[in-house]
Amino acid sequence: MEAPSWLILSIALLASLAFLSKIFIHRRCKPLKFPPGPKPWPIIGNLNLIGSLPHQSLHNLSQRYGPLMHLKLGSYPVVVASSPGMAKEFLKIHDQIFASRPPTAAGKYINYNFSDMEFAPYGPHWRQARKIFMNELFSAKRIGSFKYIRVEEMRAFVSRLYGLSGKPVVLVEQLSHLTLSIISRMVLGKKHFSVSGDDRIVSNSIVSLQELQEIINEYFFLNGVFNIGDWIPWLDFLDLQGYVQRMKALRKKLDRFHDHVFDEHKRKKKELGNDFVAQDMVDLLLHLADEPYPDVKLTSDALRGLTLDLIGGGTDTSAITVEWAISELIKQPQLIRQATEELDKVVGRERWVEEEDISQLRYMEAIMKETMRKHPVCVLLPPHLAMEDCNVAGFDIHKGTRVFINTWSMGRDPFLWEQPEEFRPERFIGRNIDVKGTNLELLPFGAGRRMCPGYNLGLKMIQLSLANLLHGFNWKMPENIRAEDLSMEEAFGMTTPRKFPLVAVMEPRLPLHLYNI
Ligand code: HEM
Repeated sequence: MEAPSWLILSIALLASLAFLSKIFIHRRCKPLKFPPGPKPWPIIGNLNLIGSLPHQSLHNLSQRYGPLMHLKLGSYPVVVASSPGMAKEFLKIHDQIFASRPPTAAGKYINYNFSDMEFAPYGPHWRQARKIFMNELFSAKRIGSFKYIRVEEMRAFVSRLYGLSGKPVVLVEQLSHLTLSIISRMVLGKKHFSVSGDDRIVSNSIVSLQELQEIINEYFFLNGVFNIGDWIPWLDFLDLQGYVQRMKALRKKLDRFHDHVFDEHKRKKKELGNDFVAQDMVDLLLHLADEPYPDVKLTSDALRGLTLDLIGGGTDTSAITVEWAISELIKQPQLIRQATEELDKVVGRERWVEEEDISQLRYMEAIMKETMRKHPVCVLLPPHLAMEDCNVAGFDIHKGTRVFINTWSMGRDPFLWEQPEEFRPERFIGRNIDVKGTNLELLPFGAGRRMCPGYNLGLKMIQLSLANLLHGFNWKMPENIRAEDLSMEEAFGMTTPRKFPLVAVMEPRLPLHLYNI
């Protein structure tokens, strides 16, 4: 016999009520517990609390709400970790759950639709990219095989600086020229840019050094911006700040550069046929793209995205760190004296510092760590994304929450560092704190699954250039500026450079024949 429809309807109604009350009772019995944080406004959430230097705004808020803080930025929940203990929760204990990245306009437009590694969501493409970086591009053997490039470019660098001695020099421009030259040769096989006034102009170059530097600066800026459309998606189409338009314009320039580089590499590969041997990282990527059974096919976008990771990751980061180091040292000449005493003892005055000397330069290492503590390149680690609901330190974190780790804040925590505002390399002497993600209080390269894959190369470039700058030159401020007046203001972006580039004057301190190459 068929049940009357009123009976079916009543049963369905009762079942729904039972289901809803179960949720209600469950929620009431076990209410969700979010980390403390400011009350959000409708639509904008807490965006009104984020100033032009977001890491500093978040640091100030964390002083009030604690080392794990919950905010709403636009439409999305955000948590901010500002202590080593909380960083450990996200980067070590629950590493896998937080190993993804949120989608952003920068990932879409200038990082080849998330086909690079840095912006790629956690998944098969990212895993394959990571494997390629760790096993192929950054193996100790591969990095070692490019040592001759670092040596040649370092010599050219000190020689260029010697030519500028006695004059005020914008240091970061020279440092970027050095790092870009090293990375371009390792990744692209040659520099692919021309330098005005340089008689060793690279044949067949497509951009000038200045244009390439401008492209990289714009790339870093746009990757780091707080784009409103990323946080309030229904406003995305308005592009209120004009950033998406700038990203599209930059993408055209990047495409032109990549077309040139890849066409040249493919032509060479075809010409050489079976005799082809990979000479640079783009060669290696092209070779891997031809593998018959890859885990995930390396598309043309992936090749471009990964190449961009290599060029972007390797240039600005090291140049900015060394510029901060010299800015701090020039304010305290006694620290420079201590560093040069060590250099004279270990290296002597008859040659330049080599990579093999680095392990003996303890004070130099301490200067680098102290710079990374006070001026981490990534003041906020690039955002991580929760892929599942998770309980962190007793608090509920929902799937889809964005996670920021505030390394700048940790570097200024008086419970971790005595007088943190002071630049004191000595604090690292005799303390076993490394920068490779073991000690969570110092995280210049991040930690866990998404940790920087290029840290080894980054460390070599920073230590070698810093050591040679101090070994080869005496440093002072230009005549009309006092070191104590040197501004230490920051500019925000994907990396955090000085707001006002350092201008300094150098004089050679080694025998003059060493500067001529
Ligand atoms: C001073 C030098 C460098 C610093 C301070 C630095 C810092 C960082 C940081 C903080 C991260 C993010 C970690 C996280 O999300 O938890 C990162 C990721 C990354 N870095 Fe570096 N880096 C440096 C050099 C390099 C170099 C030389 C390369 C390559 C040539 C590179 C390529 C990358 C890439 C591809 C990622 C993304 C990794 C991923 O999302 O899986 N970096 N880096």
